[in-house]
Amino acid sequence: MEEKKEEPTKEKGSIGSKLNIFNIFRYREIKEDDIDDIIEELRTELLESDVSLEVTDKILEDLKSSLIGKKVNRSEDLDELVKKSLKNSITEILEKNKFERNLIDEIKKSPKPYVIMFFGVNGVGKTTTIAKVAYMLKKAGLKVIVSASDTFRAAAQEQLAIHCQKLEIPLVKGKYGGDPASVAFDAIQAAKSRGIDVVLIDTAGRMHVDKDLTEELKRIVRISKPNLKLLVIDALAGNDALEQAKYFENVVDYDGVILTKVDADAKGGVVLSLAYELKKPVIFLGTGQNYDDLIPFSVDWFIERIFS
Ligand SMILES: Nc1nc2c(ncn2[C@@H]2O[C@H](COP(=O)(O)OP(=O)(O)OP(=O)(O)O)[C@@H](O)[C@H]2O)c(=O)[nH]1
Repeated sequence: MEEKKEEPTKEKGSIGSKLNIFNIFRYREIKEDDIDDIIEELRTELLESDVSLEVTDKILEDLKSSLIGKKVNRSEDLDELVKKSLKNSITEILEKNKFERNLIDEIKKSPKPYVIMFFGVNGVGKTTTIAKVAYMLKKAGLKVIVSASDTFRAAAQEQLAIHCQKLEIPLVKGKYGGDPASVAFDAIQAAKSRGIDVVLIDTAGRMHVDKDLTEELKRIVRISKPNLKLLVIDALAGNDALEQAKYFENVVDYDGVILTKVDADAKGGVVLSLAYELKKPVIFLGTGQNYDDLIPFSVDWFIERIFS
């Protein structure tokens, strides 16, 4: 027969009951009212940092439900506690949707050529970003060729040509108004015959409504079979950047995002919306107009920026 263990009694005046009373004074349970004001303040801060309304609401609701009913030390500052929890939940969201691949290693291990395709709407900094990526890859000892597959805008090819000349990188151009997929195909063929490691494909700045350009983008993907598809978006575009990201998600299933112009006065909250809503990681950040103004995205960078 099992021996019955005697429960310690908490008689009045016993050490157990004194500890209980002590704990009642030491801890308190968080009530909705206690954190309502802090949550509202954070809502304003997140929205001002360009995190979308939907994502802001979702994150704060999750935060509230994880905190309400929790017993915390009375000496703890609730304001700090809520902010700390928010930082933790943002870190978790970003860590879960991180770009885990090491690009340089991946390129070196892949059969040649490794193809990277860039797209995004006009003026986000696509051409400049391609030049920055080309510079980064060249510095890592890789041979690069660029495909000027924006045959839609003549100036785009000229702009790329200037960058490529400065960086001493070959460029394959097409005829104005010509087939951009065949330019990409030619660049890949040239890379194969010349032992080039990476092909960077520029594409025309597609506007959301432009159906022809959208079909064209799909065709470039079919023909060039990129190893990596990158969407370029502009931190200054605010919530419009998220709309662009959603639109392109339906056209091309891209691997990640390069967020440009973070050196300008924008907090870049779209990073969080992209991770939470689309599960898309930001891979690089554009931090200026020079070739070396491209840095890998880090969760710490984002936390520091949002909470500074
Ligand atoms: N401050 C800053 N400016 C940038 C950055 N990236 C690009 N730019 C500038 O943004 C402007 C537009 O850049 P482009 O590279 O021409 O943009 P694009 O998307 O190729 O434009 P289209 O060819 O019209 O589609 C240029 O003046 C760039 O110098 C960045 O990270 N920071």
